[in-house]
Order: sequence, then C-alpha cells, then structure tokens
Amino acid sequence: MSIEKTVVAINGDGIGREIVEAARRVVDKAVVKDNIVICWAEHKAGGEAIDAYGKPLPQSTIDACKKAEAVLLGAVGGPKWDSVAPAIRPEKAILGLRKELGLFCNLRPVRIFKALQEYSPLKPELVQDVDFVIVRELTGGIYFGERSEASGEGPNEKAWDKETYHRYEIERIIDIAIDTAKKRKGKVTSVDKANVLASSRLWRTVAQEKATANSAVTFDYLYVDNTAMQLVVNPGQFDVIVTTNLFGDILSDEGAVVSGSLGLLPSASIGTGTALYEPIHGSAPDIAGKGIANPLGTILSAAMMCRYSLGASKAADAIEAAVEAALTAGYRTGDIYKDGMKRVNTEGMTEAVLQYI
Ligand SMILES: NC(=O)c1ccc[n+]([C@@H]2O[C@H](COP(=O)([O-])OP(=O)(O)OC[C@H]3O[C@@H](n4cnc5c(N)ncnc54)[C@H](O)[C@@H]3O)[C@@H](O)[C@H]2O)c1
Ligand SMILES: CC(C)[C@H](C(=O)O)[C@@H](O)C(=O)O
Ligand SMILES: [Mg+2]
Repeated sequence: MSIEKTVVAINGDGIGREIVEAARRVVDKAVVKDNIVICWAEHKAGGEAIDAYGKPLPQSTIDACKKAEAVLLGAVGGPKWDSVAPAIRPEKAILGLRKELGLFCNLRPVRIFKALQEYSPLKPELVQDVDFVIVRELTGGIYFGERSEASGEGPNEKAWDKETYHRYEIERIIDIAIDTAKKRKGKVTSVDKANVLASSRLWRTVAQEKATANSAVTFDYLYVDNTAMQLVVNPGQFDVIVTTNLFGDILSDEGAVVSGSLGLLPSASIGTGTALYEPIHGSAPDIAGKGIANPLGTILSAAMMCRYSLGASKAADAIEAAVEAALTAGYRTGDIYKDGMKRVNTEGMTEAVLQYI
C-alpha cells in the first residue's frame, strides 16, 4: 500500500497556476518510485485571496499549511493589486507564511546545466563551474522591521524601514550555511555591508566567531556591493553564500540569470514549521495566461520538496535527472530559446520532463 502525504498547493497569481499544475503532474508521477501518493490540498493566498476574502493570507490557508507535510507555492502579486493598502498587498501572504511557519532559512541553489552553458548572459568559460547555494535569512532584517509609510508634506515628506538583527537570528542561519558547506565544497562566503551598517557589523562578528569554532569550513567575508560584482566576473568561486533577507533577495535574482534564466531557479524555505517550496521568480504578469512560462524552477522546487519534506529521494533524483535530460534533448521554453532548439510552451516542457521519469 502507498503512503499518503498531504501537500498544500498555493497557485497564487499570474503564471502561478500554470507552473504549479506542471509541477504537480511531475511530482505525482515521480513519487510512485517511493511508494508515495500525494493528497493535494488547494488553498488561496496573494491576489486571488484578496479577491475571494478581502485579505492576502486567510487563517484557513495558514492552518492547512501548518498541518501539511509541505507547501508548494507558485507566485503572488501583480498590477491588479498594486494600489491596495500596503498592509494587505499580495506579497504580504508570502511574508506572513514565512513568519507563521517559522521559515527562517531560504536555500536557493544556483547551478549551470551543461546544456545551458551557452544561454548565460556571461561567457561560457565563466559559468562552466557555477554551482553554489545562497542561504538567505528569511524572517528578519528590514523585511520585518518597523516601518513608516510616507507622511509629511513637500520636501519633508518621509518614509522609513528599519533593519534589525538579533544574535540568535544570525547564529542559526550561519549554522545552516556551515552544515550546507560541509556537505559541499566546504566554503562559506558571508555577505554583509559591515563598512556602513551596524546590523551588518553584528552579522560579521557572529560569522567570524562561528568560523573560529568550525575549522573544517573556510570562511570569507565580502561586502554586498563587491559580491554583486564578483557574481558576474567570477561566479565559479562561490560554494555557499550566506546573507541577510534583503541582500539574499537581490543576489539570488542575479544568481538566477547567471544560470540562464530567472525561470530556472528553485528554492526551499525551511525552519521550525512546515517547509515551503517555490521558484524564486514572481508572477510574471507580462506572460501570464499565455501558457508559455518556464515551469522548471517550480518543478525543481518540487524536487527539493520530495527530498527534504516527503522522504521521496528517488522521486527527487528522478525529477532532477529528467529536467537535465529534457534540456539536453533540446527542449526550450521562450526564455531559454535559441535557433535550432525545440521550442515548447509550459505544457510541452512538462511533457518533456514527464517522458524521462
Ligand atoms: N515568490 C513570489 O511570489 C514573488 C517573487 C518575486 C516577485 N513577485 C511578485 O511578482 C510580480 C511581478 O514581479 P516582477 O515582474 O518584478 O518579477 P517576475 O519575476 O515576476 O518577472 C521578471 C521577468 O522575468 C520573467 N519571468 C519570471 N518567471 C518566469 C518564468 N517562469 N518563465 C519565463 N519568464 C519568467 C517575466 O516574464 C518578467 O519579464 C510582483 O507583484 C512581485 O511582487 C512574487
Ligand atoms: C514577493 C517578495 C515578497 C519575495 C521576497 O522579496 O522575498 C520575492 O521577491 C522572493 O524572492 O521570494
Ligand atoms: Mg525576490
């Protein structure tokens, strides 16, 4: 008899439904290898929850996520909700879920598929060794600090956001970076802005203490501006990058295009509660509803879900190998298309992956 696992599926907005449906098909086929069957529970968050319930993150969605084995999320947000009050923006759904589920760590692996070396905006020789993980702090910093929307008038109108980090928040994320590095090439790059920000100086102090206590791992320390530059001149130097919430958000979009397209990069958000898996890109309103989005970032996020939350390691390996095989066979969505390749839409890419599982 198969083991049943409940996964909450949150489609969200824009291309969300298209890419989550693609990933669900792939997972359903792959988990058979681990004798597992998925019970998908659809719940709303983001813009579609605002439309249905007047708020981006209904309590029923939070409760369902807390009870599930994992959450798979597409993306939220879009121009339709750009003028809603800041407190109920669609993006609040993601931030709220991260906080409610205690997901203080976001793992964003960046690797270059052999078949896509020519697709990076960087020269192929610069990207051939790219294989690193961004370990992004996810429930602290400026994202969750006090803020004040614009007030006052004329040139004195002002708005502010506050960045705060506690020692415990830095310690636990650096610990994850160290554990991650131990299973990889053993190198951690801690990224901050310690030449300017007090919160970054505490970050660096804690990172240095952790480095001293963990001699099996080598540490280096970079400012975020230098890191942004190093990511395009020598991305192959990185193994594990650990950084704050805001810096990690920015650097991971940069890392994604180094690998060829934003549509390729998966992520896992982990911590004390149910883990959440989502591609790093957004709802792509410019291509939503056309059926042409690249589903691979979501499919690869689902592979991480199989490995870390569902105990389905055969499925995880099979999905990753199938993605590699589909790319090697020349299947390309528009964002990674070049002449001579097999141009497919979202469904075509999903079928291509499915045939190799
Ligand atoms: N996790 C999330 O839910 C998440 C993440 C980032 C942005 N957003 C939200 O998404 C909305 C749009 O944001 P944006 O336009 O700045 O970023 P975006 O990531 O949605 O899109 C940026 C560009 O990348 C392209 N793109 C993104 N994903 C793609 C895919 N899978 N296949 C092919 N092309 C893809 C888009 O077409 C667009 O040209 C905003 O409301 C933003 O807040 C949500
Ligand atoms: C949508 C937004 C809140 C989110 C973030 O900034 O964390 C997104 O950009 C991401 O990278 O997951
Ligand atoms: Mg982002």
